[in-house]
Amino acid sequence: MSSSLRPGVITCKAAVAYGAGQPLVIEEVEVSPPQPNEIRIKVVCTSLCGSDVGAWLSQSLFPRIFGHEASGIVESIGEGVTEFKEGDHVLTLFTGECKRCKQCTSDKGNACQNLGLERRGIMHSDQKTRFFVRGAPVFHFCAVSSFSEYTVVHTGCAAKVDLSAPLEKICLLSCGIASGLGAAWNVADVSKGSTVVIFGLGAVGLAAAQGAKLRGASRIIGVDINPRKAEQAMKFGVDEYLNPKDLDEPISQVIKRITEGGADYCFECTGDVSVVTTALQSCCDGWGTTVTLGVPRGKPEITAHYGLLLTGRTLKGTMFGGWKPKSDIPLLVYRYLKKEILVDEFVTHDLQFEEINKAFDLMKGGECLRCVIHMPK
Ligand SMILES: NC(=O)c1ccc[n+]([C@@H]2O[C@H](COP(=O)([O-])OP(=O)(O)OC[C@H]3O[C@@H](n4cnc5c(N)ncnc54)[C@H](O)[C@@H]3O)[C@@H](O)[C@H]2O)c1
Ligand SMILES: [Zn+2]
Ligand SMILES: [Zn+2]
Repeated sequence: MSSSLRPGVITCKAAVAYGAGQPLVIEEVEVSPPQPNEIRIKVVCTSLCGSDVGAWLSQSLFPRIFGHEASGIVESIGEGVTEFKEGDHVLTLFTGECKRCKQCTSDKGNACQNLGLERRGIMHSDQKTRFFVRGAPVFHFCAVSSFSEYTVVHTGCAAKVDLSAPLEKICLLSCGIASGLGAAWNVADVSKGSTVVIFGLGAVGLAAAQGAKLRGASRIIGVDINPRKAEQAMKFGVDEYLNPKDLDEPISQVIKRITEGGADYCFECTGDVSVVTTALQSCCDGWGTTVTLGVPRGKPEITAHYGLLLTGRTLKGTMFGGWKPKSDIPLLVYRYLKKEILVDEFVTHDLQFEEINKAFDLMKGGECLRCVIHMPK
């Protein structure tokens, strides 16, 4: 890091994406000081989520700094900030919590109307960016952009966490694992003795499996087209593995047969929209519930026979597993510290920041669950 001529600006390294699917370029970037109600964070660790890979492959907003699953230390605070101070440990939040809007004040949802998912690559407060390369603005990702040594976030998009929690592990609670656990607990509300099917055995799907297991599900079937995902799935509560490619009949028919009419709960954690319909078909009549989490990379439309709903099934979608991000995530960190939930086990690779493109290759190739990227000290 070095200081620049403009007051408060930091010059540091960031991994900049210049085009869909193109390797990131590690560049010197200027990071503006935090504006009112913002904080600047020194990123310590950032893991690579399926959503970073999906957006990098399919979106068109460039140049851009991706990364949204991260832990860090507050470096400086903007005007009016009282709840954070320099040195606080934080997790970034890709969807924030203002604590004032209709969503934040209801216990029914978490889609904050002021600090919700930011798709335009800018900050919520002034629709500008805080990153510049050679004087030109660089877009943010989900108002987090953690593939940078320093980043600026709104105070509503960061959660203060216990200083004793290992930042190189809990970064995973900033998106993927929390989303999967919350899908099972808050959204599906999985009941004891139920049968569950997880489509997609990445970190999100396996966190949903872990959540279902902790709720006492008696049978958890994991489905993935990548056979390498089968073995580690058992650690997180998956009892049986099915690969649709190995079957002579549609996977939903197989599931209906082996579960005597369909599962109680299905979780779609693939990002392949056609799997939403398959999951709905794999649920039982009457009360079968499908929760979809995947972020589509192609046309975001599903088709399903409405008879699937008339027979009593429910289809739900969720962002961040229904958690109130700022309020609930510190409690999840606490549950991890008490060893109530697995987090370390999801980390299959640790890489240095300079190796960030390798992390993308590993995720793209289906070779890892979570790759933790360690920023320079
Ligand atoms: N809703 C949310 O809040 C939220 C949060 C985090 C991630 N996500 C999304 O959830 C999805 C999973 O994220 P992840 O980080 O675990 O990604 P991942 O890439 O590690 O895992 C996805 C898994 O799905 C499998 N898969 C792909 N197509 C399939 C198909 N047709 N049938 C069966 N399996 C298939 C892949 O082999 C892979 O194992 C992504 O779409 C991601 O963008 C959503
Ligand atoms: Zn709000
Ligand atoms: Zn994510």
